Amino acid sequence: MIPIQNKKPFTLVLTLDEPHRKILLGMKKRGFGMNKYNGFGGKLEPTETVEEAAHRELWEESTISARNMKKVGLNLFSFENNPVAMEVHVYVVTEYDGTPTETEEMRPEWFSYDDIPYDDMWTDDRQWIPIMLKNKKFIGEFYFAEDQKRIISQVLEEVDVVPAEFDLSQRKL
Ligand SMILES: COc1nc(N)nc2c1ncn2[C@H]1C[C@H](O)[C@@H](COP(=O)(O)OP(=O)(O)OP(=O)(O)O)O1
Repeated sequence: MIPIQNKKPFTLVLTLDEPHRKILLGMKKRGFGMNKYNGFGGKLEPTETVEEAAHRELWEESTISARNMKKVGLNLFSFENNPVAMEVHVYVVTEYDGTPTETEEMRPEWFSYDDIPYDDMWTDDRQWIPIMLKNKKFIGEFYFAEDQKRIISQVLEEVDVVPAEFDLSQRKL
């Protein structure tokens, strides 16, 4: 089994324009995942719930305020030579206030569902985003090589209910 001693929670919000089949992504301008398109999200503040953090990060990184938010997935990302995994809680937003605007961390851009820039995204995204776009829920485990590109092993399952957190004792990798 892959050696994981602990995990740290993160949020990730994908905003969809369902009638026009478009997804809002942001080009990350700094930090972890720089120069990749991704949803909007990040770490939790000390007193926040995961969903509160998801709302705050979406606002801080894109200046839009979610009117609805649905939890659709949970991904556990681990990397060679790092015993702390990232537990990423994935949410979908379909209604919001405001206009997506560039911030110091992200440059928002809409993409057609048929033209998602997977080559400029995390390698795992082409696995679970299609499930999400079919309105299904999922749990994934992805173990990355140290180069943070190659996936050494993975498990991805559709589920009826997304658990509140990843139980490390139930890992499949
Ligand atoms: C490894 O694969 C990943 N794929 C995807 N799609 N997203 C990922 C992956 N690993 C991490 N993420 C997401 C989770 C978060 O939304 C961000 C990382 O958060 P960040 O480090 O930017 O957290 P912030 O709190 O915004 O950081 P600052 O303290 O710099 O503001 O990536």
